[in-house]
Amino acid sequence: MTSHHWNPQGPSGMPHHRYRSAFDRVPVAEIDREWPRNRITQAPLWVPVDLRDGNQALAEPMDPARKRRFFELMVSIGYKEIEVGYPSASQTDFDFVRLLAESRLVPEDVTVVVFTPARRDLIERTFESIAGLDRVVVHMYTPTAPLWRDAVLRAERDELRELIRRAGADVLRCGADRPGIRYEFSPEVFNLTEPDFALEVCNAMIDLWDACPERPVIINLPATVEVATPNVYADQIEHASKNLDRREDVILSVHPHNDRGTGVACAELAVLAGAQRVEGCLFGNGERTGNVDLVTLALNLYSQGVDPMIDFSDVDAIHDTVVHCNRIGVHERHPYAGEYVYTAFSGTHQDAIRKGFQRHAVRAKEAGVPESQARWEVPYLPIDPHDVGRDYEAVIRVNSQSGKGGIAYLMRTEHGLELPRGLQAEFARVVQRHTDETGTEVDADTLWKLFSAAYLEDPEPAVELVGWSVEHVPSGDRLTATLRTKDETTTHEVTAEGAVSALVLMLAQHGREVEIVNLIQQSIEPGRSARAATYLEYRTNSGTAWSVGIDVSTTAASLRAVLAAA
Ligand SMILES: CC(=O)SCCNC(=O)CCNC(=O)[C@H](O)C(C)(C)COP(=O)(O)OP(=O)(O)OC[C@H]1O[C@@H](n2cnc3c(N)ncnc32)[C@H](O)[C@@H]1OP(=O)(O)O
Ligand SMILES: CC(C)C(=O)C(=O)O
Repeated sequence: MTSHHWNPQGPSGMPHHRYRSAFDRVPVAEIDREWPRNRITQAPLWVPVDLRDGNQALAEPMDPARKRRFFELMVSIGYKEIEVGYPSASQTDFDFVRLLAESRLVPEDVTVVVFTPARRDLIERTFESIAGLDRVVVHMYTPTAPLWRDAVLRAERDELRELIRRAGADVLRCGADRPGIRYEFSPEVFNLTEPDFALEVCNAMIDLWDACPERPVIINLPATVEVATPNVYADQIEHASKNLDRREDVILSVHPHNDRGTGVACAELAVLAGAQRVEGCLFGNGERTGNVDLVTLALNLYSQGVDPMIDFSDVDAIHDTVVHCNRIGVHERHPYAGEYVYTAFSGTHQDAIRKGFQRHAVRAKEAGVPESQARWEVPYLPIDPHDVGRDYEAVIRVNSQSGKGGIAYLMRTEHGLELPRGLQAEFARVVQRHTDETGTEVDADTLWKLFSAAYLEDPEPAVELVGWSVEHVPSGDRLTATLRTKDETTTHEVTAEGAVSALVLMLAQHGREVEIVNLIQQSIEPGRSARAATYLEYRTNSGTAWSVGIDVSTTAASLRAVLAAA
């Protein structure tokens, strides 16, 4: 790319010449691609591989208790095909498959998958582990990409073809008298394998394992290491989908990793390109940067109005179990499940969300449906946090980037106060001063302390209302009040149109003028200890200001607000 005056970037000095584009590493077959025009209208078959690919990537692989807990979680939220281990790898993996075989942990509609390399002793051990299990997919893999052939297996194409055929035949022999067994083959690093060779070995397995409607063969095409933009993977998958033999009897599966951070995009485009089955891990655990994240994939579909067929209505519980089992955290910004993903700190986002909630409530009412069933259209929130068990309280939080809208939202949801617009703006300045000084987030308690210091408690009030009573008389309300100042305590009686006006008059007689510009009374929702709030805007030398009174009755709250202004 030539440099332009608007782009002053210079060479980094890093040795980028050491790397080659994916297009120089693998021939990508030319196709008349259809995937860009397709849409995803239903969930693919999801296959979590946490207990195998995820597990093999952990510093401390899961012990039997953690494996079991993870398995039970996956069953409970609706997965129907689950890769449960690499039984020939370790006694723990083997024993876990035995546990499944000997217990009632596998429901009738769930199929387990076991993983094996193409080596006779390990294949036989794998079959030993599944004795007694009714529904099993035996998943065999071999590396097929040129670098792996050369560096790992030290085998030419012909030798490898023969190795795969022999191992495939071993699998068939071991599974021969087991009607509930199906087969899966993965050409490892499919995305760096020459397309003709990948097709050749896959078609050989389709033929050898005799794919048919009763026993379809799973062909799983992994992007073992992600090396190209997702459109390249989509082309590779569409090419395979159009050229695999007995396509009707083949379940085309994908297994993206996330080395370039685009595992989710690869899986989605692969489904557009014809993939019917997706292997991945919950929250994207797995080798290096992880397997594709099944939670994000499913909830991406959900946000488009497509049923993911997996129940994520309590995403936090799922998160906690997965973190417990993997002993790896989930990032705070993780799509749909991270701590902060339903949180807005910035002022304009908070304002929009708050207005969005109000609009949502109105729309639901107009449509005559509960809010939880109404169409979701709230700015900045792709899905309703409630749908995944998150709450609205975490939606808006306050720091120095926040504005009046978010603060007002918290004052309403946390403290029951509906601050008038002018007071919102004034209080926002108080909060802003605090957040600028401390640099920290303001929680609901601190917000309340700031509010009461600014508007409610005056430790040294100029004038205090010690006691009062109101009596309705023909000419209005008669207020009898005892006022205490620094110098004296006196009792007075004034009749006016209402108790507030009477107090204003009484204060004026004591040289304390309060010019009320606006007075707003609010009854606080039941369940809060004080039941009424009065917001009072009054004139000052430099404009107007606000005071607030909160008490058990509207009159008491209003008198307090007047006193605070005085
Ligand atoms: C992309 C993936 O995720 S693949 C899955 C990776 N997962 C794991 O490796 C976890 C479990 N693995 C293990 O426990 C062990 O590696 C075992 C039990 C499978 C094998 O252990 P070992 O016999 O000690 O072999 P080791 O791991 O050192 O090396 C692998 C050997 O298998 C060969 N190999 C690698 N993949 C395959 C395969 N799919 N099919 C056949 N042979 C293979 C390698 O070429 C190497 O052979 P060599 O010893 O002749 O050079
Ligand atoms: C499906 C298998 C071979 C795998 O884990 C991978 O290629 O990443």
